[in-house]
Amino acid sequence: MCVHVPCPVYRERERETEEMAENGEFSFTSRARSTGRNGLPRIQTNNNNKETLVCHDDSATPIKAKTIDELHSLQKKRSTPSTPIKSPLATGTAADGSFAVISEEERQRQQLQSISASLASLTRERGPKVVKGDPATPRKVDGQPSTHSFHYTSTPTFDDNISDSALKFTHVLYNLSPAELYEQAVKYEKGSFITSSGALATLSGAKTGRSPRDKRVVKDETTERELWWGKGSPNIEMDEHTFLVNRERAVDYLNSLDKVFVNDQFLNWDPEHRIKVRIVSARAYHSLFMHNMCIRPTSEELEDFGTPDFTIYNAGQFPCNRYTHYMTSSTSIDINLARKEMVILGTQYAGEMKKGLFSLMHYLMPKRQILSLHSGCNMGKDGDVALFFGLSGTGKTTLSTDHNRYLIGDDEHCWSDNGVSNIEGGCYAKCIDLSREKEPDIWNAIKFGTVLENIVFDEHTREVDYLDKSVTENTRAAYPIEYIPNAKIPCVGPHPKNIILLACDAFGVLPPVSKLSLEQTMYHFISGYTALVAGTEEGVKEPRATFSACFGAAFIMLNPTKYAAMLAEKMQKHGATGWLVNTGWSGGSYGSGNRIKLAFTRRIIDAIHSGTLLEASYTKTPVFGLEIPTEIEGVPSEILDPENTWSDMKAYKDTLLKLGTLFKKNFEGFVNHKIGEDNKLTDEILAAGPLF
Ligand SMILES: Nc1ncnc2c1ncn2[C@@H]1O[C@H](COP(=O)(O)OP(=O)(O)OP(=O)(O)O)[C@@H](O)[C@H]1O
Ligand SMILES: O=C([O-])CC(=O)C(=O)O
Ligand SMILES: [Ca+2]
Ligand SMILES: [Mn+2]
Repeated sequence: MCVHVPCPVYRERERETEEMAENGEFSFTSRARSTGRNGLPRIQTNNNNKETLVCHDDSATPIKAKTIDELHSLQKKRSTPSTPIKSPLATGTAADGSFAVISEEERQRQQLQSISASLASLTRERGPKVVKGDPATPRKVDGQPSTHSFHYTSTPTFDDNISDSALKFTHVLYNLSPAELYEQAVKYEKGSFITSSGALATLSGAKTGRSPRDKRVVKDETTERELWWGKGSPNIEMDEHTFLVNRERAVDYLNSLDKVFVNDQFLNWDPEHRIKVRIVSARAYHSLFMHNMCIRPTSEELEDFGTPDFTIYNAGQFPCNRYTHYMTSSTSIDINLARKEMVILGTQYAGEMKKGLFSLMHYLMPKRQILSLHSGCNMGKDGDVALFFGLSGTGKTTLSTDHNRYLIGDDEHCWSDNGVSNIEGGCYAKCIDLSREKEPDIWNAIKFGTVLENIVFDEHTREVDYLDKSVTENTRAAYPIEYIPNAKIPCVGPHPKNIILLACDAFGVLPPVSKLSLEQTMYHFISGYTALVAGTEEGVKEPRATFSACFGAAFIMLNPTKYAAMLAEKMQKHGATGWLVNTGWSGGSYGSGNRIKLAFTRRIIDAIHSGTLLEASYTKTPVFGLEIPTEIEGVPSEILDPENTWSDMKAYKDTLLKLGTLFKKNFEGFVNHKIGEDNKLTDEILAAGPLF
């Protein structure tokens, strides 16, 4: 430290600081380095050596950089160099059949060729010219291809003014790290901020939820035969040509940008049935969201990635053309199973990518006799696995995230002959009204790396207000699953023991918990009931019943009875028990009753996991014929039968019948479908519904 008083430069600065202090603008430095004017003694040295009159640079080691640019270049070292890899694609396959070793340069070339092919127009013969790296970062000229600057075609001249698509380069930001994506988002995307806990706050634009009425699937000879079409189906048809029109629109849009983000990742933790996906997007927000939500490849896995099994083109900022056939709004989310592609136009809501891939899995997995499920999943210390089914907002994420159990996943799973596996690498939690006390693990997961969508924060402290619905009620946090301390990695487990169906019944007539027979489980699985109140709409007082087959009709591809038959077979084979848990209202409908306390629901779930609820004594309810326990530890017994909690008995009975009628009416759509080999199971399932 340079503390010698006689240093002239120092003296000069000291005077300035003091002057500033006198102007009342700055005082800390002047007080700390007081000259005695305000009473504090000056630091004295007794060294009168002539040399000390010069203020030395006190660094012992010589400076390595001569310019600021050089200094900055010292700050970043190249990522761990990848080792030469084996590739069956390399031309020089040895005569003995062993794979040739390819250079890092060759591997990079192949990778860029693959990305270039993804981004190619289907009608033009050439291009795009793809180059890796941020256009804003000066390129190295030492000829060293680093992962962040390697050109596929000839060396380009970088000129921001060139926008002609035939001349410009498409800059690719490939599998960036969360830190790099934060920088991109904060620098270039309006509405991106770092919150006080380190999460990245983002805005998804005009759409803050999915757009199921704009989700289209290409109908060709195969899909016409295989998929579920018509009433109740989520698959809105479009033809191949229209898909190509939208694909071209998306690809042209993406290639017109300064840069695009490319994520190469995996779906499904079951190594035998892993799917390789590529996501091309325009926003760092989208890239970080998918980084968190899909399975993140290791660097070796990435080197061997090759051609993806499925590609998403997310051009969400750009609308579809309303003159295009089939288009009914500015938004279109289009899936083409034959081409293994999905195109997003006119919505930036990131959940479209997540659930679009889920739809894909609902097609691919049943073809391999694997059941795909909209469910959460966790496992006890003894290896007992539970699945949590339920529509949006019913508690899959909240209840599968349990400090006493291992989290396998919160939303999308596969059930194969090997057991269960998570499809994803992350969780997507609702955050409205989130509190540290009630959901500590989710709260703590909202840290550096987590994407926080559409939340409101204090402009100065960046403290998030989870109660604030100003942007939307559907505020969300997307984080890697390992942010939950007791996540089970790899996210796989044995066959489930308990199948928990969650319904948030805002009518308040379903019991907090009922034990189900296999037929009842199937009946409620096919019905897929929940009733919520539209929290944001003015004047909506009546609960609105929703029936969504398999607790996820928006994502299934085949007729619901196909999934139901597989579930029945698996539950029977592995002896799983079905439960119906109402996470909604008690003591009256929305407006007069209250939502069942999360703490009580957790005790109910604990009793299911521990096996004590299976041993409890039961009574049967009228209308729905549900078996309800008389006692559960930690839960007031009087709430177990909803009849006890309503003060107006007539209102209770009317509401119960009203809900029973809605169930019956919904099930009419399924009575003509056979479930399983013969009609026996179908008849039994029909008889397991409400009787009155
Ligand atoms: N008794 C209860 N049981 C479960 N959740 C409750 C209960 N009371 C209130 N909640 C709240 O309900 C919400 C449940 O949302 P959650 O994120 O678990 O939905 P989800 O089923 O995972 O939906 P999605 O498929 O949309 O992600 C949470 O905000 C939770 O705090
Ligand atoms: O996909 C989404 O937007 C959120 C979700 O998990 C669901 O709705 O099931
Ligand atoms: Ca969830
Ligand atoms: Mn979901």
